[in-house]
Amino acid sequence: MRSHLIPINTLFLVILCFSLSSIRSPWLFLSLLVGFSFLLSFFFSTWLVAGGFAWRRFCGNTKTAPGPIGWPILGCLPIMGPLAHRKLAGLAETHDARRLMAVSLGATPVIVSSRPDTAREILHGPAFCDRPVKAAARGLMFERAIGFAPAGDHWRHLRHIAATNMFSPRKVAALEGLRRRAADSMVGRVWREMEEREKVVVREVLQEGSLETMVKSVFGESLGEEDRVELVKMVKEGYELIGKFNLEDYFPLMGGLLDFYGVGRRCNKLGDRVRALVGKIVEERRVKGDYNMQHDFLSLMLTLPKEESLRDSDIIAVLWEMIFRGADVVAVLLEWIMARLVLHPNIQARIQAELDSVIGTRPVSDAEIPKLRYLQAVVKETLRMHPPGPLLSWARLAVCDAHVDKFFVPAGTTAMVNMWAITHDGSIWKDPWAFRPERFLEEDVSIMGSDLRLAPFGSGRRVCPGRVLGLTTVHLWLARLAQEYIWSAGRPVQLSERLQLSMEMKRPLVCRVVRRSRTSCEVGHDEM
Ligand code: HEM
Repeated sequence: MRSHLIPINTLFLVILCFSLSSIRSPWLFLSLLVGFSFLLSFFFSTWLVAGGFAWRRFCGNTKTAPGPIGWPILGCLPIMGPLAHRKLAGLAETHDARRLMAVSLGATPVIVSSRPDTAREILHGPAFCDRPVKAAARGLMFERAIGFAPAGDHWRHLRHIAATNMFSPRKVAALEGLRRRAADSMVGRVWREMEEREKVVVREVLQEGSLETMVKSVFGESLGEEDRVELVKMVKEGYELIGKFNLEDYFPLMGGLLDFYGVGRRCNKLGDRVRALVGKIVEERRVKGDYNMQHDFLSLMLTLPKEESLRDSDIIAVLWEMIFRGADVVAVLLEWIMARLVLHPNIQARIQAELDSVIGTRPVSDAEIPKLRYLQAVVKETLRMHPPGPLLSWARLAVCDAHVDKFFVPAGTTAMVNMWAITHDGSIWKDPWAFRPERFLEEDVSIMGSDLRLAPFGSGRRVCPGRVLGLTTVHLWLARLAQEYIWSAGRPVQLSERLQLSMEMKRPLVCRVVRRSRTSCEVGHDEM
């Protein structure tokens, strides 16, 4: 890469000579020439290195990954936009750097893996167990919750509590009634929308169903209406803020000076409101003390054995994170699945035929999902084509110097896995651009993190702890929505993407439905 310096420097020197030729004094001319060429060499040698500006200190003595030079100072930031996963995949292709690519995002050195084996090195590597914390995440208290806590004792303790108390198969099963009532409620709302507006904006139905269910899973069904409404409002505001671009995240040494849109400030304010409201709910529940026999996360937290118990501020952070993280991603994934059902009526009909033959007219239950092989294949194929976290949602951070694929990775580097690039790689998947759920009937690929060809929930020690809950919910709700209605497009379906907190459909899905046949379940419309 440094070989580029010579021709480019020469070119600039020639241009300089022309512009300086108007100067009459030869000594002044010479000293200006030397000065300028020194400055230019310095400028270019800090920029024209593989990976760009942020990699300038590491090139030369060590072997670093190939990658684009990008812009001076800003690196590849200006070209990222809302389709960063696609941009990064394109750059990796151009620079023959799919195994590992070095990129600069502002002053932050970044590596990106677009191959399963280097992805495994990152996701399972002890050096990459932390996460880079963005200003918004800090303001919203996520640093004390599971997602962004540094990989020390506190984080391990939280993961243990989550695994044994919130996401164990027994606890997930205990919340089935809640999920089923939410499904009834969504089925009812879909019909009402059809009657009143002659169309269904699927995202509105799914987001509300998912958010309400998560709030009730976390705080129980006895939560007051006023608190519930306020919480939902705050979650929505948080989604808006966390998806905003904040220059400060890429120039950490500049502190809050670069927060032009006030994202950090607004997150801090929202964080204060969350602390006040959730703190009040925790305190009220403690005073009431009616948490025995309840399965909501708050009751579980308050009944932890003394040696495992958490401070109130940590309980608040964890509960808030669960609602925030759990609700969005389930709704996003289901919207993509429904879009696929509308675009491929034959696939929709096959799911419905399977439901009819395996379940009949009863509303489906969690226990019956393993029998629905085709429905599960459709969910997997959607996760492959439209992974909600195409860059695995939250990146990893190198806590010490490390090597990936024999390339040097300095401490402080942000490490990303481009799962979208892996799941669209023609050397890994046959016909990667075709939506073909049958591929998962032909080969059973695990999506839980052991097979890095398709790991939409991540892998390694920081793998998604909510993956069983998330998948159980998606399977159940998809089955109910497909049991009840035949779905068709209310306006042309566009599969364009937008990467916010998750990768969602850029243009919300609008459908029309007709009832398939009355099932034996009477839908309880107002139960939620
Ligand atoms: C379809 C559903 C879901 C998808 C696709 C998904 C995806 C992901 C991904 C890609 C990661 C990063 C993993 C890594 O770095 O290796 C993650 C982490 C996480 N997810 Fe999920 N997730 C889903 C559902 C949920 C649910 C329902 C919850 C909670 C209620 C949840 C809570 C979390 C948390 C707390 C982390 C951070 C784990 C850590 O850093 O230790 N997720 N998720």
